[in-house]
Amino acid sequence: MNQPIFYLRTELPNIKLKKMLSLMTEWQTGFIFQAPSNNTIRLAYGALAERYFTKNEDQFDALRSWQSDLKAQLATPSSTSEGQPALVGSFAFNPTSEKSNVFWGKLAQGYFFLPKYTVIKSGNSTALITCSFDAATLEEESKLFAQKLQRMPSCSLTLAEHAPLVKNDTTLDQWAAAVAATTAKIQQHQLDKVVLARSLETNFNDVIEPLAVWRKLTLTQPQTYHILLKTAWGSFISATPERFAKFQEHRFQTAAVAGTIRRGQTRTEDDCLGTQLLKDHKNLQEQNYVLQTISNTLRKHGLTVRYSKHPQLLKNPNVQHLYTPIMANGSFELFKVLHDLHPTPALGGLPRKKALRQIEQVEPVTRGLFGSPLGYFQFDGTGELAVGIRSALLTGSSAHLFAGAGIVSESIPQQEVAETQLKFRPLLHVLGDQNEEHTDID
Ligand SMILES: C=C(O[C@@H]1C=C(C(=O)O)C=C[C@H]1O)C(=O)O
Repeated sequence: MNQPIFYLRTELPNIKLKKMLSLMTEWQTGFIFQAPSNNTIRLAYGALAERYFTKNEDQFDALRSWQSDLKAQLATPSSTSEGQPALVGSFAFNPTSEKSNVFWGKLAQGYFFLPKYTVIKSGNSTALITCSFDAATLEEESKLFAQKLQRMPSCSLTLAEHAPLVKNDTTLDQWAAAVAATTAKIQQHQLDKVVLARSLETNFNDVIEPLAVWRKLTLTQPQTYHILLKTAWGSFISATPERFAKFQEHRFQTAAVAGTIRRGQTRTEDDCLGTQLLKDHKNLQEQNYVLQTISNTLRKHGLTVRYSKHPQLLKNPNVQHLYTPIMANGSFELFKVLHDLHPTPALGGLPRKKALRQIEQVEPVTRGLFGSPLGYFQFDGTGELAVGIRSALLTGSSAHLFAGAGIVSESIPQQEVAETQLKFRPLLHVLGDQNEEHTDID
């Protein structure tokens, strides 16, 4: 399989996003990536080549080697980084998990693909990148795709009117008990922090259109990432506020996001809650574990790390978090850094191995892609990954939503349950839940 890969970049006239989304409904495999406060949207249609990871595989090294093989096959001289194709997809949270992952289908261990077509919409300019094994048909394929895109009806993508969605929260009590047991272990100094997740199954009377969910998330969660990985096995969707990595030569950016409180009803109440979070010992501890672990890992890789001493607030419509952007400079081996960072204590815990063991033992859910780095890698070594939280797996007429919370010695199960309920809300709201519980946490 060492065929040359050709690609062609063309400029397209201004095309409505709605048309781009409508066209993706026709493709079984697709990917959309939009970063917070960034008007660039990357949309990928179809897989020219793909890579499913397997159990126990070193997924970062597997991607490194696959990317390097593909790069050797690229027969088009590289131009600017905007003109390049990229590998898109998601890693898995824990490739060594022994839990049943039937529910995730082939996505369970992570999946990346090289798109057949990529549309990059940035402000008023739109580019199309077409990849092909056949140099002779490349131009024609690109032309046909562009025509099809322009001729798409710009029908609005809506979610079917659902009968009230049915929520199946069968593991709630088990999860609360797991939080209590884990807190006890932390109090006995067996561990410092463990992030425990749970899932909420919701069922509809009609098939859920992932592209309509994605579109609604862009409108209701404007400051987060908006990411969709669409496959034959289901669609993983995330409106995460958390960057895992943005990288280019000699520069690596990440963030420590942990510690959560609700938003206030009024500006004054909201400020008050924010100030409370900034001073709260439990939440500061949760966040500091993340900050210290990430920065130590980056330093271990020879990078010079910079961040401000005090966390800021990262506000989304339902929650606010403690947040420290981290900037690192120097030369580094990308896939080794990613390997050593994942999972950070924002999703795993501390010490990492013990926390992962605890998660494996007590969590009533198989994480699959939840909490994993997902995003894109360009062939010039640049790219961006987010942490796949505030996310769901959409399969047919069901949605499995995921949410976790950091457990430390001062954790109280009811408060952690309330925190996960808040974290379910963005997706529940978009899916049309009329009965969102208004649970408050302080
Ligand atoms: C695990 C999640 O979120 C993570 C845990 C947080 C916390 O414990 O306060 C906050 C942000 C995320 O790093 C989630 O949203 O599911």
